[in-house]
Amino acid sequence: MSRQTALVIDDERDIRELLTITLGRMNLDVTTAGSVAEARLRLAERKFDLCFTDMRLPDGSGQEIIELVSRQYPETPIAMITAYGNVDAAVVALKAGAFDFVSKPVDLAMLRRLVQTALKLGEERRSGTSLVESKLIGDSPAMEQVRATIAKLARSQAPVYISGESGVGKELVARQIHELGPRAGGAFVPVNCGAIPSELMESEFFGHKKGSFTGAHADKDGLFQVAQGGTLFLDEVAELPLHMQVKLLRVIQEKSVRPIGGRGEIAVDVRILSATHKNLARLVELGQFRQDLFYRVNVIELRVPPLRERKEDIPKLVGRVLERLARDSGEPPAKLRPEALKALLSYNFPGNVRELENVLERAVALCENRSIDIDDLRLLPAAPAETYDRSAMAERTAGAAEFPAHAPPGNTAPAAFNATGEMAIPADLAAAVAETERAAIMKALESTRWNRTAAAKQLGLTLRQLRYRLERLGIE
Ligand SMILES: Nc1ncnc2c1ncn2[C@@H]1O[C@H](COP(=O)(O)OP(=O)(O)OP(=O)(O)O)[C@@H](O)[C@H]1O
Repeated sequence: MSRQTALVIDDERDIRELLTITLGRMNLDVTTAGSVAEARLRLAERKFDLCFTDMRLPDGSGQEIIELVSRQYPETPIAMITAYGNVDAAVVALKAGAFDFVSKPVDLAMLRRLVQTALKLGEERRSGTSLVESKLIGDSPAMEQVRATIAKLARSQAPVYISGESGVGKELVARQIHELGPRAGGAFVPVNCGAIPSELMESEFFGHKKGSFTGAHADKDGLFQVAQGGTLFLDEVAELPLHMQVKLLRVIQEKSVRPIGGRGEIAVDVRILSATHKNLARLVELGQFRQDLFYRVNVIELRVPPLRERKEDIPKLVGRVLERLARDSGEPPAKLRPEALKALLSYNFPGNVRELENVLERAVALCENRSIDIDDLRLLPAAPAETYDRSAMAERTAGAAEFPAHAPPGNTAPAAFNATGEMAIPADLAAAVAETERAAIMKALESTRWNRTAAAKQLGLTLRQLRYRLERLGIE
């Protein structure tokens, strides 16, 4: 078999030589170019399995080359060589279509892993194996669009921020991005950032050495080490406390972690995907999420549309859920009566696909002769459209809790606003805040039919945090 080939584009001779020697040791046949013009010639002469380009070249920019390769040679993965810590350049390159970046001075272990990933990626692109059938159900235009974006993003190593309401399928989308990409052989590690106690976060993410604090009885790998070679999915990323946001930013930029009590840095090769049902940009404005981290995790945003924007998908989803429930129970699948399907099609699903699953599970338990009638669905009466805007709602709750003066008018804060919607100065601030909190919690509980786990998720709280609030507010 002929050797695989790489093109290295850099105007610094030292870098060209270093990469030629290192890649040569990995059994790659290396060609070099010192300018954009020369790179164009080399690319036209033959096909490469992998490219590296510097950003600043004497006759143009590496971005031009990235765009050219992405457009004309889409089977060739291209990585950018950046100056250490130049996050802006890395972001620009990833947006332009680079699959990853290498920081100078080049870390050889990191480079080796990057090359392996890139070569695997190229093979997949040529064989088309990444076009495997998606586990995401639905063929509405909105879902097709999501699927096409997933296929594109799976090929990149860029951090992706997945936005969308609670229960729309953000985690499923993250899994697909992982499974369809070159990291599929590595682990997919989902982390609910809201569920880790703040004081344990550093050890959970970066690991610790035995004896580094009371209770550290043995060395422990952090989530980054567990996800080595794979993907770390930061679910509910908005819940990260500010001190962790700083640490995470450092890890993402430097691609290395330092376990608590550890002496050295450990290089980590992990792709970061993140999600939240909250409006992260708004939280940046409110000072609750660091702008620099937002910029870093949000290199590319993928919005998963709510179920009410893709109602065509409901019949297929219903079919799959009923099949799954039948498999679990060992009984034949239940069937929906036509009126029941009609009711589902005109329902707005504030809790999205998760709510649809819950509705069907309950209906299967309630129905007679495995035939689901409209009454078995127990759908909530239609609520005002505003109720469905979970992100706005969560954000409003967060904003109201921290900055009552900024809370917009609405029925989530009856005590703090007068009839014309103007902010009234509350005579008792604590009581007004408690009232706002109570109203938001009640709304979430009602919309989830008192499913506390689902309500906690909608409110961006852990179950424990919600229980505590219920107790404090005396809600049974
Ligand atoms: N398109 C889909 N096809 C099949 N199942 C789906 C789809 N979208 C969502 N689901 C199912 O809906 C449920 C909720 O999905 P998921 O946990 O991915 O949502 P989420 O957006 O991450 O929710 P949250 O914001 O609450 O964490 C899961 O059981 C998932 O399998």
